[in-house]
Amino acid sequence: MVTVTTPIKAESRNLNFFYNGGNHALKGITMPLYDKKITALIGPSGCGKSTYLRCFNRMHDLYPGNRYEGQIVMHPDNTNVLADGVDAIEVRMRISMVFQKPNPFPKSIYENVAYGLRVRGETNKRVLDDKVEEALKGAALWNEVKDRQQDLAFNLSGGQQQRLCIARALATDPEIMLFDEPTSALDPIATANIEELMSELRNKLTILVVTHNMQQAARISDYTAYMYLGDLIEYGDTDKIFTNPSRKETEDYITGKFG
Ligand SMILES: Nc1ncnc2c1ncn2[C@@H]1O[C@H](COP(=O)(O)OP(=O)(O)OP(=O)(O)O)[C@@H](O)[C@H]1O
Repeated sequence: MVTVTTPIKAESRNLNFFYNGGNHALKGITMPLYDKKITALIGPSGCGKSTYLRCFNRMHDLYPGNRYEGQIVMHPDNTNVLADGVDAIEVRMRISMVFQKPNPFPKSIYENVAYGLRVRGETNKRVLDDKVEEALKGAALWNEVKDRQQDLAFNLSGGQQQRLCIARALATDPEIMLFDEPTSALDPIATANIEELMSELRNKLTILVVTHNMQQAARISDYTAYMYLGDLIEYGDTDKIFTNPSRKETEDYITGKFG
């Protein structure tokens, strides 16, 4: 019998994180992100889910005094994204992020999507047009906006704005996409659209998603990590975590005994 193993796209190795002033928010987290799979981070408020996610694209660099220890290694090139000398801007092109609240720039739909490409130095209109179209299609928004690309992004609905943010993140061809509670500000229909889109994106990239919604984690993810007070308590196949977790703490959380 041939066993096919899924390659690892990235992994944190003994990752610790300290907020300015010393708050030890992540405690030695070692965890893989499998290639073209969705990994969900769950756990009660304040357990470190967003902190972990934000390490991947060096968001914490934007505030002085924060400190990482350990590594986040991307494969196959073995780049430690936290290493000195690694350009955080380039990391954010490879590992892009979608936030909880849709946060389009005060620009046109077109310019929102073209933004990262322009930062990269792309000036050729033909290339920009093609890439914008491809990203809008990838975010399942093209049909709704193809005739109004010069409209202000703020004129879109909340769900459309979130798909625009996904298109903006897709435009630079990232290898990993981080989603921080991407549907918590959306209605159920927009939520279903984003979940479907995430399932489709899995065909081309690796996803790490923070969610408070355990049904959502169970619906969309392949792997689930349960965190508590900065520790990784349990990590495994989503089916196993939700039906037969190994740790009592995980079971208590997913059955709603606390949190
Ligand atoms: N900017 C900050 N400065 C100092 N401490 C912070 C900062 N942001 C978060 N923390 C602390 O780090 C810990 C982890 O917070 P984090 O936001 O990562 O948790 P979370 O699991 O994502 O929570 P939530 O589900 O509420 O978003 C908490 O103790 C929190 O108070």
